[in-house]
Amino acid sequence: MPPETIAIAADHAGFELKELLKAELVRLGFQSLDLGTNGPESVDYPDFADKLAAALKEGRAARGVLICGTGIGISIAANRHRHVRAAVCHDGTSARLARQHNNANVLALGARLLGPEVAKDCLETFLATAFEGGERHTRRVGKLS
Ligand SMILES: O=C(CO)[C@H](O)[C@H](O)COP(=O)(O)O
Repeated sequence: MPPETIAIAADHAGFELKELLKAELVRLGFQSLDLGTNGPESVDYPDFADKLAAALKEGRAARGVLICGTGIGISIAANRHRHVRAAVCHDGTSARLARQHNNANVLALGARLLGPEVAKDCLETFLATAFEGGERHTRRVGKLS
C-alpha cells in the first residue's frame, strides 16, 4: 500500500517548522504534499488555509497540517470550509483528543509557541490516533457540518 499523503501548509511564521515536520512525516512513513509557503517572506495565512482546504476537498489528501505563528489565524481560516475540522493543539493530549473526540482532519500548530519536540509529538500523536466514534461523539461531530 502506498504511504498516506498528508497535506501541509504554513505562512512565513510557520515556514521553518513546516520544513522540519515534512522530514518528520517521512520518518513516520507518510508522504507530504507541500502547499507552501516556500520561504520566510511575509504572506497571508488565509491563502494557505484555503489551499489546504482545496487539497482535502479534491481528495489529494485526507488529512493536513497547518502552521502559522500561533495556529489560531490559520485554523480560523481553515474552519470556514465546511469539510474542515481544524484543531489548534499545544501538546500530545490536545492532539490525541482532537482526533478521539472531534475527528479533526487538520492539525493546526503555532510555530512561535511550540518547541520542535512538542510540535513533533503533536504531529505523531495526531496521525496515530483514531476517532473514538460512539454515539455522543458521532452526533456532536455531525452537528458541526
Ligand atoms: O499567527 C499568525 C496568525 O494567527 C500569523 O503567523 C501572525 O499573525 C503573523 O504575524 P507577522 O505578520 O507579524 O509576522
